[in-house]
Amino acid sequence: MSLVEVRHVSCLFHRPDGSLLKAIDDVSLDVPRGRTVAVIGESGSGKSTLARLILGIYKTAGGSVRFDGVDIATLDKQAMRKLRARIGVVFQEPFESLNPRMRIGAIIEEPLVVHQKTLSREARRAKVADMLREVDLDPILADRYPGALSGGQQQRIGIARALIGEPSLVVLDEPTSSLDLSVRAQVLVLLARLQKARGLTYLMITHDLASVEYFADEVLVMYRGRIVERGPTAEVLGQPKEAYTQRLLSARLSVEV
Ligand SMILES: Nc1ncnc2c1ncn2[C@@H]1O[C@H](COP(=O)(O)OP(=O)(O)OP(=O)(O)O)[C@@H](O)[C@H]1O
Repeated sequence: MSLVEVRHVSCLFHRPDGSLLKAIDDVSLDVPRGRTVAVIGESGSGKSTLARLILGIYKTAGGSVRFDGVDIATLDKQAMRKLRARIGVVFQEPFESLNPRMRIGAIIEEPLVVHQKTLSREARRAKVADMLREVDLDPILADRYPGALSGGQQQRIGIARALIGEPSLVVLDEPTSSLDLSVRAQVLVLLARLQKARGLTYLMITHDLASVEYFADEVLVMYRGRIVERGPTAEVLGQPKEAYTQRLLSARLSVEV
């Protein structure tokens, strides 16, 4: 059984004119334990909506999302909160997702304050220091504010906060798009190392095909709310079958040349 099993899921939004937009249309996918599944597709294809359905933020208009065998639609508020503790999220814009008025230690500690209420303050502090070391940052940074850090360091803080509660699944929402190329590579290497060390399962949403190539096991290509192609990374990126995937990949080539 995969950690995440999405079956025939759809999601509808009301357009301002009153008509309905099918942002996700009959999507099924598996995210196997310990693996990385990437979702690619142009802007507006439904990647973030799909992630929000898996996180239980949006309700499905049909179909089911199972996490570790449990249909998340059957969970009450408390059970849902417990489940959310098992999912970490790394956001695209590290700075925007880090409260500039909070010290770094408090930012990383927050999920423990919410989900592990029995932990003492000292135990939380020790965990934060360990976590900072694990993302290659000096524990002394716990007393500083995020504004003083570089983009790459801020993203490491975002990763530390996502992992401190020891989640099973980590949703990586464009984790490297706002970073310079050299920093991007370092963050990808870090994410790969953490995955191996902690046995993490990654669902990665991205425009950055280099990061997909680097560590996704499987790629799903979304177009207008549907998955139009899927398969092992080397196959989808190397010999794309669908015209849409071919266009998506050739758009990247023309930008890189
Ligand atoms: N809360 C919402 N209310 C109404 N429409 C929405 C909402 N969220 C997303 N949409 C619409 O659903 C479609 C899919 O959007 P989504 O953000 O999932 O795409 P995406 O592939 O993640 O795009 P991007 O790469 O730009 O983040 C779009 O047409 C978008 O305008």
